[in-house]
Order: sequence, then structure tokens, then C-alpha cells
Amino acid sequence: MMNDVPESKVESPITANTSENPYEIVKSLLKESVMALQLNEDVYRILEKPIRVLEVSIPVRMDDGSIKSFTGYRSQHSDILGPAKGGIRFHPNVNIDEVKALSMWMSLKSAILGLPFGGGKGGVIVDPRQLSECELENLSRGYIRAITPIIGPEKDIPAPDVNTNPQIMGWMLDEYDRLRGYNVPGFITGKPIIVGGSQGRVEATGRGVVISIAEAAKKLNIPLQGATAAIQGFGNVGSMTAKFLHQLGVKIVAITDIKGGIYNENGIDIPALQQFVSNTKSVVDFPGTNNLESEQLFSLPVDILIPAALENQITTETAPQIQAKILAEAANGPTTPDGDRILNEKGIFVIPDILCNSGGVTVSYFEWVQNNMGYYWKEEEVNAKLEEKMIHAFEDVHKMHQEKQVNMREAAYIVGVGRIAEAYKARGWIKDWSMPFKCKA
Ligand SMILES: NC(=O)C1=CN([C@@H]2O[C@H](COP(=O)(O)OP(=O)(O)OC[C@H]3O[C@@H](n4cnc5c(N)ncnc54)[C@H](O)[C@@H]3O)[C@@H](O)[C@H]2O)C=CC1
Ligand SMILES: O=C(O)CCC(=O)C(=O)O
Repeated sequence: MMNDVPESKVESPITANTSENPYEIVKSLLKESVMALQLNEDVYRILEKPIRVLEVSIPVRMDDGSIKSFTGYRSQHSDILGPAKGGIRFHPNVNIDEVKALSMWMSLKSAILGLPFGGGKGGVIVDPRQLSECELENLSRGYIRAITPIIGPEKDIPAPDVNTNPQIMGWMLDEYDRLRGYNVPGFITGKPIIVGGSQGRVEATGRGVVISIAEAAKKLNIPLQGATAAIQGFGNVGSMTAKFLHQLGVKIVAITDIKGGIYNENGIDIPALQQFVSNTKSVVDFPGTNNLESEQLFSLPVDILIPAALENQITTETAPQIQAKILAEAANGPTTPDGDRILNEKGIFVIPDILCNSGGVTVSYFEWVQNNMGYYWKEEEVNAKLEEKMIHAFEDVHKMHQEKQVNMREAAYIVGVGRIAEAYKARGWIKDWSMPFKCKA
């Protein structure tokens, strides 16, 4: 990456960072982009921390009558381009640094896609599989009560992420409306359609992933018909990605989830698998496939590899095994900095998370727009608008990749940071791009 900013302006070289802490990783990448854009250090000082992080304790009445307290967070990284926006994760490994990083990635996604949003993210430390439906509903409602002072359609708009879904968004909407005393559909996105959800939101992240894979395949002259793919994760994003790739004639030969994996060199029957998983809750033992050890997924001879689960999957251990030509980061933060270096050395074309999975927040934006105007679009309209935005964003990032001779991840950060910095300049926070900003007051 370009680096002709005087040493004194920015701290230690970013390439030294080998951390797997997503907050440290995103800060390093932000710093790199500030340097590449030759902006002054003030830009980095503004962006390196979320503007607001709330930690809450959520008491929940359990089915046995006892009270259990869960810890939750909401991080708002930036509201410079609009209200904070981003999902809510329920997972035992949720922690404050992860939530902060996820909110920073949201700021970048919104900027890259040209959405009028900042970045936010929430999480609760819980294994939802251990809760009954009633306990899950109580927790979802309790979380909204706890964070309600800082959220709202003009402040911060939540949405689904790992282990949360339209039903949970419906409970959360209902709790928020009860607290306000009237209907506020634009407070949350990813809701069931009957209460103001958008057509196409459930499919949006996977659809966006596939649009970006199709754009990458065009650049690399890889015909998608007959190409092969492997996917880690078969939740909302992984399953929808599989569905749309399958429709384009891509042969999906391997899929893993938290319980294990499956393989069929002739291609897995995705519609039948979706039906199977809706009953069994796992891909494991799907008829007509062989079971696969989860780690084997990364070494398969496929054209496209799609991590669609959690962070830190492409590491110094897994990256050397990868044979794919395209790595499409459907998950947030699936690649460590060391893993990334290996991918670069191997010449693998990476579609970075902040571009690849931004279809979800894009249709969430459409949902919020529809809620605000009280008029709803047909699914074809939503999908056409999504496609237009994703292709535009892909082109912006690809152009930066070529112009600055940086990889696609660096290019995506440069596009995102550049737009956020422009907004700070327009609002008077940054007086001069290259001179340190001095306040006279
Ligand atoms: N839901 C959305 O709209 C968006 C989600 N994302 C990201 O996509 C990723 C997946 O999110 P969702 O599909 O919504 O979550 P989900 O909860 O619907 O599905 C997660 C999937 O990952 C699997 N999984 C978990 N740990 C695994 C492991 N160690 N190995 C293999 N599989 C594992 C689970 O079994 C499940 O199939 C996350 O990184 C999330 O932040 C990004 C943008 C939007
Ligand atoms: O739909 C949204 O607002 C956010 C989705 C999300 O959490 C993400 O893109 O990581």
C-alpha cells in the first residue's frame, strides 16, 4: 500500500499487527486507509473509537421462575452520514471489542454503498439454543428496554445478525412500540413483512453476495455456469448465497455448519437441502452427500470459497490450503491480517466483507425508506435497486483497486474512509486534509 505520510503523523506500521481481536484489526485497516488517502491524523483519531458504547444488564424471567441476568451491548461507531445502523447478535462469544468492530464495519459498509447511515451493532452474550421460545422472547424484549434511550428511527436502527431473525425483530418492534405508545416501524429492519418488513430483506445479504461474486467472476473471466463453490455456514446468509449461486448454475460441492459438513463432488441439491435443514436444523447427514470434517472445507479444489459464519476463519493455518480463485467474504471479519497476507501472496481475489455482505444493510435501508413514507415496493423493485447499488459499489471499489494498485480490501477501506472523512470535512471537523487541525477557541 502507498505510504508517503511522514512517520510522525501516524503511529506504528500497520503490517506489524497479527492480532485476531477484530477491534484491533479494523483500527489497523482504518489507519492504513487514512495514510493511503494522505489525510491527517485527526481523521484517524475521530474514527478509531465508536462515539458511544452502552453495556446493559438484562434480567430475564426464566421458565422455572428464576431470574437470569444477561449482558448486552450496543455500539454506535459513527452518525456522521446518518443514524447508526446495524444488526444484533445473540452468541456466547459476543464481547465488547467484537461489537465495536462490527459497528465500525457498518459505518464503512454504509459509506461504500452510499447509504445515509452511520454504523452501529449490538450483541447479547447468550447461547440462544439453550433458551425456550418464551425465554428468548423475554430476552429480546428486555434488550430493547435496556437500550431504548439510545435507539430510534432517527438515532440508531437495529436489524438481524447471527442467531437473530424476523421473529425476534417482530418482538423487538412490539416492545419498542409499547414503550413509545405508537407504531414506529422504522425503528428496526428485517421485520416480518406484515408489520412493515421489506420484500427481499431475508434474501438480501445472500443476494448481494452473489451479485458481487458475479461481478468478480466477470473481471476474472470465470464463467459461473459449472463453476464450483464451498460455503462455511448455512444460516440466513450462507443458505441464501447457496440458493442464488445454485440458480446461476454454480455447483456447490461442500457446506459446513456448526455441527459438521457435507460434500458431493457433483453438486449438492440446494432446494432439497433447505427443506432438510428446516426440519433437522443442520446440514449434517443430508442424503446423497458424504460427511466432511469442517476444516477440510478450506482445502477443497473449488473456484469460489465463501465463509458465511463468524470471524477469524481464514488464518495462517487455513489460508495456505485455499485453492479457490475467489474468496467471497459473506461473514463479517472472516480473515485475520496474517491470513489476508497469505491470500494476497497467493493472488486470490478477495471480495472484502464490507462490500460483499452489504446487500443486507442496503435492503434494510430500503425497508426504513418504505417505513418512513408508508408506501411499499414490490420484490422485483427492491431486487433491482439492490442490484444497481451493489454493482455500483463493486465498480467504485474495483476502480480504486486498479487506480491505487492496492488489494480489494484496502480499496474498500479507502472508498469508505474517504467518504466518511468528506462528511467530517463538510461539517467543519476537519479543516485541512493534510495539516493537523488546531482549534482556536
Ligand atoms: N443476517 C444478515 O443480514 C447479515 C449477516 N452478516 C454476517 O454473516 C455471517 C452469518 O450471519 P447469519 O447467516 O445472519 O447468521 P445465522 O445465525 O443465520 O447463521 C450462522 C451459520 O453459521 C454456522 N456456524 C457457526 N459457527 C460455525 C463454525 N464454527 N463453522 C461452521 N459454521 C458455523 C451456523 O451453524 C449457522 O449455519 C455473520 O458474520 C454475520 O455478521 C453480514 C451482513 C448481514
Ligand atoms: O441490515 C442491517 O441494518 C445490518 C445488517 C448487519 O448487521 C451487517 O451488515 O453486518
